[in-house]
Amino acid sequence: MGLVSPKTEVEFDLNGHPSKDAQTAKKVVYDTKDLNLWYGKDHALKNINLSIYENEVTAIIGPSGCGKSTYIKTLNRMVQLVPIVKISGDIMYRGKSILDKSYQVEDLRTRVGMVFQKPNPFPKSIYENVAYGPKIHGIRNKKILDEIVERSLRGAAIWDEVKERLHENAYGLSGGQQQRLCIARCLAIEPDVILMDEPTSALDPKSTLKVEELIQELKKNYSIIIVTHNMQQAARISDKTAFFLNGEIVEFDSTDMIFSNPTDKRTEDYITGRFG
Ligand SMILES: Nc1ncnc2c1ncn2[C@@H]1O[C@H](COP(=O)(O)OP(=O)(O)OP(=O)(O)O)[C@@H](O)[C@H]1O
Repeated sequence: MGLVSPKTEVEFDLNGHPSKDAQTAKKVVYDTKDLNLWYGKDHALKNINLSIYENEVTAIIGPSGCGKSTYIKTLNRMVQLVPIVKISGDIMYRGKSILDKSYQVEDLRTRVGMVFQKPNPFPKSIYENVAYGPKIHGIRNKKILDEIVERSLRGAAIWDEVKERLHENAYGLSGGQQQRLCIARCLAIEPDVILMDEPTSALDPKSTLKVEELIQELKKNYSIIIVTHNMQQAARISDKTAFFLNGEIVEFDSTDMIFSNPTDKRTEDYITGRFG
C-alpha cells in the first residue's frame, strides 16, 4: 500500500502528511515523502510517507527484513554509507530536505543521535565516552566538560551508579549500564532527535525496564524513533506506531489505535502473533 492510513482527517491529509491543523498543534520533526530505497535491485523501502512529531515516541514495528532499520538509517543518512543504495522521494527534517546535496550531513549528525542494538561504548573511561562528542565539537574547558558529563549521565539515569568510577573503563559496566552510557553519550551532543534501533534487544528484563522508563522521561525533551521487535514494548512506550511489511507501511496511527483497533487485517494478524 505505501500510504499511511488517514484515519483522522484532522491529523492527516489524503497522502498521509500532516494537515495544517495538526502541524500547528504539534510540530513535525521529520516528514518523509514518497520515499523509495533500493539496495542494488532489492527494493527495500516502497513509497514511504510518514511524519514524526516532536516530543513523541514513534515506534517502528514489523517482521524481520521489512525495512525498519533501513528506514531509521535514512533519517540520519547513515544508509547512504552503503555504496549500492539508491533513493528517490524526500525526507524533510525541520522543514529542510536532508537528501538535498547542499545539506551538510555533519549538521544532521549533531542534531540526530543514534543508539544501536548492541551497546557500543568506546574502549575508554566512562567519562571519556561522554566527553568525546563535546570534545570533537571543540569544547576543551574541563569545568564545562565535567558539567556536560554529569548532566548527560543524569539524563540517562546512570549517574548514581557510575559517579564514583567515572575514570574506569566503560567495558566494566553491565550491558544495561553500557546501553544507558551510550544514551548519555548521545545526550552529550544535545541532540534534537534520538534514533534507537532495537535498543533493548540485547538486555535482560530489568535493564530493559530501566531503558523503557528512561525513554518515557527523555521524550519530554527529545523526539524519539524506536525500532522494536517487541510489540509489548511498542505498546508500553510509544505514542505512535508504524507497522512495516515488505518495505511498505501498512498502517501508521496512534499506538492505542494500532493495538486496539487496527484498520488493516495484516496489522491485526501481526500484533496478534499470527505471523512474524
Ligand atoms: N547493507 C545492505 N545491503 C544489501 N541489502 C540490505 C542491506 N541492509 C539491509 N538489506 C536488505 O534490505 C531489506 C530490509 O532490511 P532491514 O535490515 O532494513 O530490515 P529490518 O526490518 O530492520 O530487519 P530486522 O528486524 O531483521 O533487523 C532486507 O531484504 C535486507 O536483506
